[in-house]
Parts: sequence; structure tokens; C-alpha cells
Amino acid sequence: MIRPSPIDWSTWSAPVHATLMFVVREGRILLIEKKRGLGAGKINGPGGKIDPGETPRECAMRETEEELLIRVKDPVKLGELHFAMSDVPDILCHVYRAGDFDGVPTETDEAVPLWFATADIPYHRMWSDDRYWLPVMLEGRTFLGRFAFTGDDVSWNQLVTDVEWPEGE
Ligand SMILES: Nc1[nH]c(=O)nc2c1ncn2[C@H]1C[C@H](O)[C@@H](COP(=O)(O)OP(=O)(O)OP(=O)(O)O)O1
Repeated sequence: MIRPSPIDWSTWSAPVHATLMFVVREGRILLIEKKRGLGAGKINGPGGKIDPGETPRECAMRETEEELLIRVKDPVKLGELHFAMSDVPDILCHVYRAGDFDGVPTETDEAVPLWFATADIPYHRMWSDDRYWLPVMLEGRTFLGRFAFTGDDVSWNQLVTDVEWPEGE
């Protein structure tokens, strides 16, 4: 049975806009253990909130540089995640993927860099929505994920794949 959505997504909008960046190279993915902010202690991609006047792509690159001291090359937007939260403000998150970077991933005040084989992603230490869309991201396909959370748990989800994002987004 398909459960009805607790959210009217046709009118949904988020007060927080954020980004995630995933570097995937030679069968490995570069993740972080996040040291502070929302999701501290969890494993995720680098990323954070979009600053005023900044594009999502600029934000994803800036946050990756701030958190890991690397400069990613030619990031491509693959996904959008719409998070209806129960205990913090809702979030719209743009997801980017890159295949290369300049610099050496380095621990900062915000993050510890961690490489994983793409066959060995530590979902049990990540946000509970990641297992739904990250495999699609790893395939290099585009997606739109909608998730309603109750606390830390996904209470409703929908994933649409092969979405066409506007050129250059
Ligand atoms: N359900 C979820 N699944 C996921 O994979 N990432 C999520 C998520 N909910 C939030 N995030 C990520 C997206 C974004 O990178 C980050 C937003 O968290 P914050 O608002 O705490 O931002 P940060 O503190 O990292 O950044 P700044 O405040 O901008 O420095 O958390």
C-alpha cells in the first residue's frame, strides 16, 4: 500500500537551502565525519547552508574547501533533496558530484575526511535518507528525493530518478 504523504509537496518550500558535495574517484567516495552543526557526528558529504548572493554550486565548492581544504573540479548537479523535518526547519538540499579535485583532503575544525569504497558505504552512520538516493547518485543518475522526517527517522519518502536539471545549475 502506498501511504499518503503527510506533506503537501505542491506548496512546500524550505526556509533553509543547503548543499552536499560528493567526490567519487576510482571506485572510492570522499566523505566526512561532521564535527559540528546539524548532523554532527554523522558521516556525510561536505556541504552546508547557501549564503546570500551565492549559487548552490558556489556554496558546494566553498563548503568543500572550508571543510576539507580541497578545490573540486567541474562539479555536476545530480540531485535535489526536499526534507520536511519534525524538529528543525525544513531543508532544500542541492547534491553535486565531482570526479577530481586539487589539494589534499585535510581535517579541519568542521570535518574529518574519510575515503570509502563505493561498495562499502557506512549507511548506519549516515542520515537515514541517504540509503535511498546515494546509490542513484553513485550510478551518476539524476534524482529528486522527498523525505518527511519524524525526529531522526524517515517516515515517508519518494524518489524520482532521471530528472532534468537546468543547464549549469
Ligand atoms: N537528511 C539529511 N541527509 C543528508 O544526507 N544531509 C543532510 C540532511 N539534512 C541536512 N543535511 C546536510 C545538508 C547540509 O550539508 C548540512 C546543513 O547543515 P547545517 O545547517 O548545520 O550546515 P553547516 O553547519 O554544516 O553549514 P553552515 O552553517 O553553512 O556552516 O546538512
